[in-house]
Amino acid sequence: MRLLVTGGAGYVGSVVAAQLLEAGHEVTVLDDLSCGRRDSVPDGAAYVAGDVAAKAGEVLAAGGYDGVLHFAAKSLVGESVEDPRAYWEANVGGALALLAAMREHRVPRLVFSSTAAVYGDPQTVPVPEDAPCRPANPYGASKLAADHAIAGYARAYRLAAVSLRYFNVAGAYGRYGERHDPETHLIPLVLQAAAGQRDAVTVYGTDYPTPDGTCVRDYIHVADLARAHLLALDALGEVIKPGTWRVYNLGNGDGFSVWQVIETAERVTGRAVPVREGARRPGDPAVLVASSARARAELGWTPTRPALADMIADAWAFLTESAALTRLPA
Ligand SMILES: NC(=O)c1ccc[n+]([C@@H]2O[C@H](COP(=O)([O-])OP(=O)(O)OC[C@H]3O[C@@H](n4cnc5c(N)ncnc54)[C@H](O)[C@@H]3O)[C@@H](O)[C@H]2O)c1
Ligand SMILES: O=c1ccn([C@@H]2O[C@H](COP(=O)(O)OP(=O)(O)O[C@H]3O[C@H](CO)[C@H](O)[C@H](O)[C@H]3O)[C@@H](O)[C@H]2O)c(=O)[nH]1
Repeated sequence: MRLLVTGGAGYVGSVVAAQLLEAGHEVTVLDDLSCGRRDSVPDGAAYVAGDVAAKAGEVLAAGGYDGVLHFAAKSLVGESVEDPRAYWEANVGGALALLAAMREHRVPRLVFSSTAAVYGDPQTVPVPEDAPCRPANPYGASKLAADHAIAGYARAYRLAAVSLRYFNVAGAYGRYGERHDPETHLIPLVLQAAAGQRDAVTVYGTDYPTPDGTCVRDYIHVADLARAHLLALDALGEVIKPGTWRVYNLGNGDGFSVWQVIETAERVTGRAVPVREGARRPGDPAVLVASSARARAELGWTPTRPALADMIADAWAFLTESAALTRLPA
């Protein structure tokens, strides 16, 4: 298929773009490099620099596109509380501009990066797709708004679309991994502390109603997550008919606490992780664990690297093999 990947210079988008190329698809990446890197765009993909809202129409006007995978977004929860305008503009404005361009140029398939953040603090875990959506911050709210827009466009304009709601993405895929600046995600921060690249990692809250008092999350390997995109793409137009929008939660169904992540990282790296205990981070649910039964049943998706230690080992290999290698203290 001929595919547009927005945000393909970022963490998840670059891994998906790499897997799409390996599967024989033709890939164009559209990315403004606001938080991605040019050298994360896989060789073999065409690259267009620019903002989705401004450039998607121009790219799709070339014609012949079979689908779009839309990763480009702003995705820092705290920042979204401080500056909601940027989140509504980028995440909803970007999605609306993309949908309009897809409609105009008759692109029939869309895979959208949604998020567990649309559920807010869930009443039941594991969280199924029909759980109530009560986002606790503008990031989750903007993603949910985009989901609704996609649903309406699919129904009215015969688009086949899926929203994949990722839980906590981790690990790396060969030369593609997490290189955010600033970094806010737990596993890369823990590994940077293990590597001596930061003095310590702060545990955000030790008084949650969980077995060890720290937040519990469902970590999913980025390579497994990426494969779900390829399976969803195959299903679009066939199993998921034009005029249909379908949601899939993606996680492993197992929860790990912040302390468990730190202990596993110490075991995997053989290094101590300096830790500071801090206050709760506003907006963090105590427990977020996915039910991915629907993705397994309907897409035939099975995670191949569900073990937390494997995800951390792959992220550690990525960190130590990247440019930081030369500066890694013994
Ligand atoms: N990483 C996670 O744990 C996680 C969890 C749930 C959902 N998601 C969603 O998955 C998607 C990818 O996440 P990620 O972690 O790879 O993020 P990322 O920041 O690494 O990648 C996003 C990419 O999009 C680009 N971009 C942002 N705004 C753009 C715009 N307006 N026009 C063009 N390019 C733009 C950035 O430069 C970057 O390369 C996002 O939509 C995010 O909301 C991520
Ligand atoms: O320095 C840190 C960073 C994180 N944490 C804790 O570690 C857990 C994981 O935090 P991350 O920032 O790695 O991930 P989130 O759970 O906040 O966010 C992820 O899950 C969200 C769903 O709520 C969204 O999908 C979001 O895009 C995605 O990154 C949380 O309990 C957080 O409080 C710490 O203790 N210290």
